Amino acid sequence: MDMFKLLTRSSNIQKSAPAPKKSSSRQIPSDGFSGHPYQDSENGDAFFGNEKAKSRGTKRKRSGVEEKHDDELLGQLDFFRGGARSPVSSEKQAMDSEKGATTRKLDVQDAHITNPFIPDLSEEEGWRTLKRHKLKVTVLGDASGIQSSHHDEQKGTTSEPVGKKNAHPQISPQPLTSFIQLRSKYGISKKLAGNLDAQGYTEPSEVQMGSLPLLLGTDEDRGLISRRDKRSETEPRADIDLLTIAPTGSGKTLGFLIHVLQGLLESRKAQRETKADKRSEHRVQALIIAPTHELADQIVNEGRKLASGTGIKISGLRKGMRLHPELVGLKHGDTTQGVTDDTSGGHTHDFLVKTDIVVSTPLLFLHAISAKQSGAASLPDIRFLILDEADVLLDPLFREQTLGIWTACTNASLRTSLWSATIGSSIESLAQTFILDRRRNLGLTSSSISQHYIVRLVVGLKDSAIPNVAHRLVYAASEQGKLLALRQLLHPSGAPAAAIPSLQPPFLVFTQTIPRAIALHSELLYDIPFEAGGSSRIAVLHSNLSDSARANIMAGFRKGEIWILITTDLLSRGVDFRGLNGVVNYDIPNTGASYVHRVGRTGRQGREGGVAVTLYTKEDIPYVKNVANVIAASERAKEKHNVADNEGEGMQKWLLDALPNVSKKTRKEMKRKGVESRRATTEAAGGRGARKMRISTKSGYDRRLENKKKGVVDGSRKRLVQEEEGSRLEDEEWEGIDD
Ligand SMILES: Nc1ncnc2c1ncn2[C@@H]1O[C@H](COP(=O)(O)OP(=O)(O)OP(=O)(O)O)[C@@H](O)[C@H]1O
Repeated sequence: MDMFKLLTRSSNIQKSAPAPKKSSSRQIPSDGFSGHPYQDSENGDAFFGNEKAKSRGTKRKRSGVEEKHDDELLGQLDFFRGGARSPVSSEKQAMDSEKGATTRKLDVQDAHITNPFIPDLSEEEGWRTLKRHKLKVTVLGDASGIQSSHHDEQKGTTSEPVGKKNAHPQISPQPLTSFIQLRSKYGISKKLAGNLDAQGYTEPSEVQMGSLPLLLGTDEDRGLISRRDKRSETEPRADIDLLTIAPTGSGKTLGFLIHVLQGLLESRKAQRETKADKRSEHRVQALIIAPTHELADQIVNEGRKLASGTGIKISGLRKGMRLHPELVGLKHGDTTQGVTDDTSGGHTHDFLVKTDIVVSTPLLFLHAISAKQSGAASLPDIRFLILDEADVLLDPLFREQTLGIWTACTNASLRTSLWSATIGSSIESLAQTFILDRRRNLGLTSSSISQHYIVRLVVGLKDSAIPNVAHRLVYAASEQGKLLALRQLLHPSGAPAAAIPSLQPPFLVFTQTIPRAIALHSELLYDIPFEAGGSSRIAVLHSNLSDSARANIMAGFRKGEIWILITTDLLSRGVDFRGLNGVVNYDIPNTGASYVHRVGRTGRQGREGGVAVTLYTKEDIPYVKNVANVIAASERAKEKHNVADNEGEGMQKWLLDALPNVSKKTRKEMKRKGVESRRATTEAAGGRGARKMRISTKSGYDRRLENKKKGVVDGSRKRLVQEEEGSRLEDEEWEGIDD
């Protein structure tokens, strides 16, 4: 596997690209780059410490040599670019990907010649493999018809409990142990298999090991029927709606993309075989909903790489775009013909061109299909609905929109799958109820078409933070304390503070609100030395920025041009920055789940070395136990995994015991609004509390300049007063000490 490919989400590395030299390992700081990117760790000088004059000179007269010096530095600090390649245009990347896919496709075929068949695991081995990888598959809701084999964990044997009905039986799908099986056992398209290989994916991750057999396999492979009850080929497979709960960075995206792409390729093949109307090609048949544009863009990008050369098109919706009713088979109310409303509000809209898969946020999608017609919209062509970060999509903020879209998907054989690192029990039962109600409303009974099951796959410890990240909960007392602590992270060679761990850029900084993110950005704007790129190295990203500004900042951060990105929970979900060294929760997250997702931006795919620093103040104490509990659970998992803890890292027991429990009511309020006083600073500015929580909106540099000026003015004023006082005393006659 080409590790460099795995470290660059959006760059395609050609096979022919020169292998990275050993000495270039510093290109990715967490790959052993022990120094600070702009500070000499030993003497605390700027990275260019001894070169200061030289680099200043560079600015004045940009000689070739000095320019090279700059470029070398940039090369070293290009965290996300990876390998020896420089960033290229997206078209070129797409072309390279096509080429790469074609060359590597042969390798995949070769692999099948030399290793055409990987035998299935026996039922016992299957159970053991699932257990070893901490995969638990359960049938929720109505599990009638499941001839569940029951695994006796103590004895390690499988028996079939006669006459004993388990409400939620655990099943044992045949684990996917190699991607080769995708082709040899599940018959995925050659092109898709080739693209997977070209992207450097060889071994399935745990979530893929469990989910792909459930999504692609026969009922036997899925463990829904015993191997002994082999069904005839013509019998339809059971329909499965899948809930997958797997850690952050575990590869869920690939899991659902492979399933959708293969599903569409199969139906296209069937259409061609039956010589169905060609016009039905490139109708939207799959819908992937994600909570943010950033995540949607990332899914489109990954999807395009996997779909390259297959003829399947995947597109992201943009603001103001419409989906032509014909493209989605859209109908409104009783209207049998989809009617275009391309001038709503006096605006003309861009229509999305032919595509098979649409990726969108819920609101954009609803806008894209909205029309003047009254009556509920229906999208009978959609056969795959993916809810990525499903718990957010079903949270009150997006719930109505998401359920609206889901209701509109009226196809009888719609496959829905929900994916997240955290799906709480209330969201799980909401989804379960909705799935059953929807089927009832559409008149679908399990026997009317085929058997239907709701299956839940849990990977690892449910709703917990990944164990390969070092968690630090740091008490900073006040807002000023937090600012100091953050500056310690930016300038680790300054006055030492034992509690502050070392964290090298690139990292993300999360705040509670947009105004706080903006204010913190202004405060830190000049904290990175000019010689190391200055203010261009630090940026702020939030939902009030335009789409293009957001995309540019994301691209800058991925390329390593931006080192510190201040943001809100907008970036806490799903986005994959492979070289990220850590996360700073400048403001504590509103919920335990939010903590899991924020810190999950680092340590992805089991990468070691990620650090999560959470700063808290006196005002946060009533709420911080939420976070402390998640950290404690992750530490316990670490102990189980025998992962060594560094000194000072983690959650001390005394602190966990000392922190007040958070009541259900407070937890609810906190989830809705965050720390109230922190909101007050922005919404109803004023008051002592508000001042205490304020982040100065002036940059530290400007304030220091101002303070300096003020100091000079005050100083000269003082001197003047002293001089006047002195001359007055000189003028006055000595009168001796009063009795
Ligand atoms: N089988 C695999 N082998 C190696 N790397 C993989 C594999 N599958 C996925 N990855 C890589 O793992 C990283 C994380 O994947 P992905 O973004 O899908 O995680 P996720 O589970 O969706 O995380 P989150 O919950 O944060 O959204 C990506 O960079 C992806 O390319």
